[in-house]
Amino acid sequence: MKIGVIGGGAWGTALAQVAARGGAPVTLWARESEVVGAINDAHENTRFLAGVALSQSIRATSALADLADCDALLVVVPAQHVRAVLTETPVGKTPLVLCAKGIEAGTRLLVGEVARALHPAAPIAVLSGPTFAHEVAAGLPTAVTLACADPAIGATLADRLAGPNFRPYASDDVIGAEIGGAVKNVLAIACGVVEGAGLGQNARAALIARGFAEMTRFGVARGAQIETLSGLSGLGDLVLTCSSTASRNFSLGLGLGQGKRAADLLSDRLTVAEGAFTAPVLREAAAEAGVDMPVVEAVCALLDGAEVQAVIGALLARPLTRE
Ligand SMILES: NC(=O)C1=CN([C@@H]2O[C@H](COP(=O)(O)OP(=O)(O)OC[C@H]3O[C@@H](n4cnc5c(N)ncnc54)[C@H](O)[C@@H]3O)[C@@H](O)[C@H]2O)C=CC1
Ligand SMILES: O=C(CO)COP(=O)(O)O
Repeated sequence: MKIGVIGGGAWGTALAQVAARGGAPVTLWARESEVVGAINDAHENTRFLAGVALSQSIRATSALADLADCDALLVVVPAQHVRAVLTETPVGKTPLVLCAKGIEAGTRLLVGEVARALHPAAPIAVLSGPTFAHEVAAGLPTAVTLACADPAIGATLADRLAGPNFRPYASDDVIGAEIGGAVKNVLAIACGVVEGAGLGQNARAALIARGFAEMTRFGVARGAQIETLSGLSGLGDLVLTCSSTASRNFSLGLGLGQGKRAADLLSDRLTVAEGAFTAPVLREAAAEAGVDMPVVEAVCALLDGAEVQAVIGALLARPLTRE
């Protein structure tokens, strides 16, 4: 089974490395010509995943047409670019595995829904979970949710990607797997704020638990299964990204909590902090679904430039309620 990877950022490169285990051929499409050159010439993605010696069986390309002979395509460009890139990709009936975490601005569609609308004949799967790219690329033990409505296709993909230190767990809940990854990025920003503002470990734990309640309310309203939200792609990823400065979303929140301006923190980023794009779309989607998401609203306010203490004060001043 020949795997194609669309997206040469840190995560696309790490997943290409996973798929290339044992010398299996992998084609990796990258947008930047210097990334394509560095991978083909030096077997390293010096821009997005420096220091990792990549398998020689990964061949990088700047031409989406080169993915035409692949048996499955992993889609790993940031969520806001999935539509543009998939529009240009030869897909047909090839299974698409969505690995980006976010909701499309404007349409409020999850990336799997974008893919399904563009390529209705392609089976859709979602790979999501607690997966820092640098750890996966280093071969450290990692488990993910691999969700696909068709169990046979899901099992084939899981078998192809699994390795001694990379364990996909099967699910048929594509929506649930997507919602966990999209929402946790916004909550990770909130946890970074707590750290940056020096609010303590109690506050962070409370935020993880109350944030998870928001994720669950929203997920259930959109048809997700609670078991998925409390699994690897939901709670698992929430715990990871709410606890570590290795998370770009947590780091963004850390800066906000220290009083830096969102515009300044975002302006010179080379890498993506998806939560900053997802937050306003999630706020709209939650309002549309009639779901209360106060932590998400607080993150939106901070991204819009509100003052940290005022936002935290307003969160804590909400009327007392039942858990
Ligand atoms: N880095 C990680 O540890 C993980 C990332 N993800 C998700 O994977 C997705 C990709 O993130 P990373 O690989 O980390 O990216 P990255 O932050 O390492 O690199 C940025 C990526 O964005 C791409 N890009 C920028 N502008 C673009 C455009 N106009 N059109 C298409 N692509 C464009 C760049 O080519 C590059 O591939 C995100 O949704 C992220 O949430 C998921 C799990 C782990
Ligand atoms: O999704 C991730 C880990 O599962 C990566 O998190 P960040 O995008 O916040 O770095």
